[in-house]
Amino acid sequence: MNAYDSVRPLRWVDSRLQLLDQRRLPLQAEYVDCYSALEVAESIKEMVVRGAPAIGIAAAYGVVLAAKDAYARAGQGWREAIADALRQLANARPTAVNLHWALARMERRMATLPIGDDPYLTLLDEARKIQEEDLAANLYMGEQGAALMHEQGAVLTHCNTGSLATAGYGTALGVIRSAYAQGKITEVFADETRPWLQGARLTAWELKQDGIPVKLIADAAAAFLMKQANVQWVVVGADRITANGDVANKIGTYGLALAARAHGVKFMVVAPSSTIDWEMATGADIPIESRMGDELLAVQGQRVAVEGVDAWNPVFDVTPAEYVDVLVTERGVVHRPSREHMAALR
Ligand SMILES: CSC[C@@H](O)[C@@H](O)C(=O)COP(=O)(O)O
Repeated sequence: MNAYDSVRPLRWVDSRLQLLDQRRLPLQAEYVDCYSALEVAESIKEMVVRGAPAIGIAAAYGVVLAAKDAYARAGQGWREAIADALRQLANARPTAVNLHWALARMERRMATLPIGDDPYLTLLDEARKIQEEDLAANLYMGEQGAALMHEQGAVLTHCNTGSLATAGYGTALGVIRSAYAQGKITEVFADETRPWLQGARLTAWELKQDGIPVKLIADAAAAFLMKQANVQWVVVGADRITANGDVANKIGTYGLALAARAHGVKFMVVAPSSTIDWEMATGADIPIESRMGDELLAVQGQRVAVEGVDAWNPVFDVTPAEYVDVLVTERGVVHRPSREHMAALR
């Protein structure tokens, strides 16, 4: 079995979507069943499934469930009957554009269906394609990103961009997997990624499963690490990249980019083209999700700040394109992205 076969965040089994419950990892590996689009939307909101590409894939299967239900209820009128479910999926989380990309692709497929046809098998086929193409893109980006690493050294990554966040293998973590297999990486440092701890709970778990040595650091240690250690690259994923190359990703990414530039460490963003929002000119317009303050005020359900203290909890930030040394996509690699350079990826 290949390493990237070992973890699957989503699987379609007997007319339902099963999601590996990422809220419980790494202590428990349990799948949650989704029988309806509403259950998929809730699972995205509650972060049972997370990571931009995985959210998109989940939404695509959500459309399959919605169409099945709409056809059972309304027959030929299923296109109208599905509208509410599509809205619920679209509103599940605001920042990752992959969600909207996947819904738009499913709607385009819906439009090709003759009136009156049962949409189920056609839409299931499209959702499966989205999932398969994402895995293929990751494997390819892994090779492309690894090829950019010319010197042996350590890498630092943020959040979780691995199999759990995608159809498999991962984006930034895919590059790390490929580069490690080629002997280019001496050490992987993973930010714990407060407050949800994607790094501590998910990235460390994935790398451990692959036998790739990983050292966890507090987010606050990143700049000092860059000063002290032989870190060659910071490698991260993205939730939305605008037409000028600005990058929204997990909160803390912007600070990493600033620190990397100050210390001569190169900054790589790895994302499939489904993460690029060509309609949005710059990162200033990206909707940034704010989550409940409780995520900060408590750790694993245990309150750490005194009652009455409030919190500000934006869960993404935007890194201006000028701090990105290289963007790796399945459509190609862009150095120092700008509106002009990005056009090569369209
Ligand atoms: C390949 S995943 C890329 C991004 O989605 C990832 O870095 C990230 O920020 C995920 O945020 P999350 O809030 O866990 O969904």
